[in-house]
Amino acid sequence: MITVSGINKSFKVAKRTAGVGSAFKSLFRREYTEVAALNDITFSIPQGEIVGYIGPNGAGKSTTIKVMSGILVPDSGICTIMGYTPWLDRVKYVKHIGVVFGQRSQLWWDVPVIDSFELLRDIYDVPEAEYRSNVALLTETLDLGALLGTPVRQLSLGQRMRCELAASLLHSPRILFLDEPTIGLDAVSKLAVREFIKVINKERGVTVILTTHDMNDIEALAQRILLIGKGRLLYDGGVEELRGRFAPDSGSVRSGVAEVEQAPASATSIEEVIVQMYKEYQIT
Ligand SMILES: Nc1ncnc2c1ncn2[C@@H]1O[C@H](COP(=O)(O)OP(=O)(O)OP(=O)(O)O)[C@@H](O)[C@H]1O
Repeated sequence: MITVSGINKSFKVAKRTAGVGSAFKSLFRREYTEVAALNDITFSIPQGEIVGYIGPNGAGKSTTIKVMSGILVPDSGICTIMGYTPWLDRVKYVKHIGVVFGQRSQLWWDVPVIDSFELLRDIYDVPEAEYRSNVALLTETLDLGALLGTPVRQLSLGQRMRCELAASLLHSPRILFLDEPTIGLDAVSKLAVREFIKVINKERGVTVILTTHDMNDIEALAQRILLIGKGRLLYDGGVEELRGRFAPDSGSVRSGVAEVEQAPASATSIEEVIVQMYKEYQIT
């Protein structure tokens, strides 16, 4: 369903040094450096899987999601999702995907949530019956009843995130990209969002690609983990396998994906395992 092969993406960033003199100089002669955000990223994801995409700050997670959702064009490589190349077939492709960026809103700030939903219905050309049944289901499962008439700017972060999730699913997408969907949420909202992701995956077969720094999200949801560090994909495998391989008290370092020796994982938290993994790959 999703094939990503040899994707590379660099950003050109203006070099800046501190001081008024150098700011003045840069007015006349700008120097640039290249940041390699993605380096030969390759993986595939079958339909119906929930994949946790993890890595430290600046690793390349959001850049990958942006490429996969058609927002960014890579420098090279192939990405085929449901038969589409996201950045080339954007208009047709976006009807099949939902995207939530935890730090950005797809809702209109000053209007009631339901008005944003109706705008999205028109943008995605969702048939009326499908729209109504989706709004009813999403309102019930995400407990949006009291929020629909409220302007987005008056919502708390957790309330807004629940509305963002609903907004991303109004057109019944087959794939959901979630970039830090639980950022800043309280414990109750986190549980609600996690539960909801599980339900739409199970009942509607929606494929979910989830980036997060909250390892409890990963433990609760992901069947598989992709680890990215400094733009490179370093690990692709199951959560339990990861625990076995990177448990901090396991003694030896097992860096190769091919090695399968299992260490006693005992009660090591997933957080500790991830920290150990970052250390061993030297990506923090
Ligand atoms: N528009 C941009 N212009 C220049 N550099 C960028 C741009 N977007 C991302 N980068 C750089 O690309 C690299 C990867 O960034 P990205 O946002 O994908 O990381 P991330 O893994 O999502 O990080 P975080 O966990 O902090 O959100 C970083 O070095 C970042 O500074």
